[in-house]
Amino acid sequence: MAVRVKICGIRDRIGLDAACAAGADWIGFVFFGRSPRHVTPDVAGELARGMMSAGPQRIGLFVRPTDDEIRTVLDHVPLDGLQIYDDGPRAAAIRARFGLPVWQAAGIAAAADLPRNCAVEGLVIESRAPAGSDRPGGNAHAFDWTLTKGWQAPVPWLLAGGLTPDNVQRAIDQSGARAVDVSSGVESAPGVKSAALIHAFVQAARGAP
Ligand SMILES: O=C(O)c1ccccc1N[C@@H]1O[C@H](COP(=O)(O)O)[C@@H](O)[C@H]1O
Repeated sequence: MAVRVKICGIRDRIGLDAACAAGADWIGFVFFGRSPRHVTPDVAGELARGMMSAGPQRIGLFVRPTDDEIRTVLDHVPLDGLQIYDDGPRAAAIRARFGLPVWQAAGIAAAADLPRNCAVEGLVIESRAPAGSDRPGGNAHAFDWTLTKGWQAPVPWLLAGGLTPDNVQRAIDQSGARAVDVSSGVESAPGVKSAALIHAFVQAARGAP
């Protein structure tokens, strides 16, 4: 089966239309105020409601959110899943509370960091944030992709962190990932998605020349 692709940090029609046209499997909206990709529930809601039902699934990204924050977003934005930066028990509680599939993000620096069990639907395996960053992801920072090669993943997972059109095929080969997630690597400036880079990334991930 083709490698599946998530384009994260969608904030406008240019990025959304490019991700849909390229055949992305998921798009992500970032509801974290310290991200250059932060989007308001109103804007995300308008974008999400304009999407075709056959298009990518819509994932909402939250960093240590309260239930009220998630509820406010869900009141405005039709989402198909939640990407959560928090610990395992909290991610499982969010899944139970809102009844949506949850992907828990895990920052990896060594093989010992790879989760052995999981109470949610998926994992986003990405590099641990570099020192000095004020956000746990979206840092254009890669980790050693060979760490995941022999890992027995407890649930389906996505590879993320520092992926670009130029390195994504090598990252897939080295990691064994069957799904990838990108934000910075398809932007012309922080928070500004490039239609050409989105197209190139999806093509490269799927093995097209
Ligand atoms: O994109 C962000 O700004 C962001 C902010 C806070 C947490 C996660 C964020 N993005 C996620 O980080 C990874 C990798 O991003 P990048 O390609 O290295 O920029 C990916 O899962 C994004 O969804």
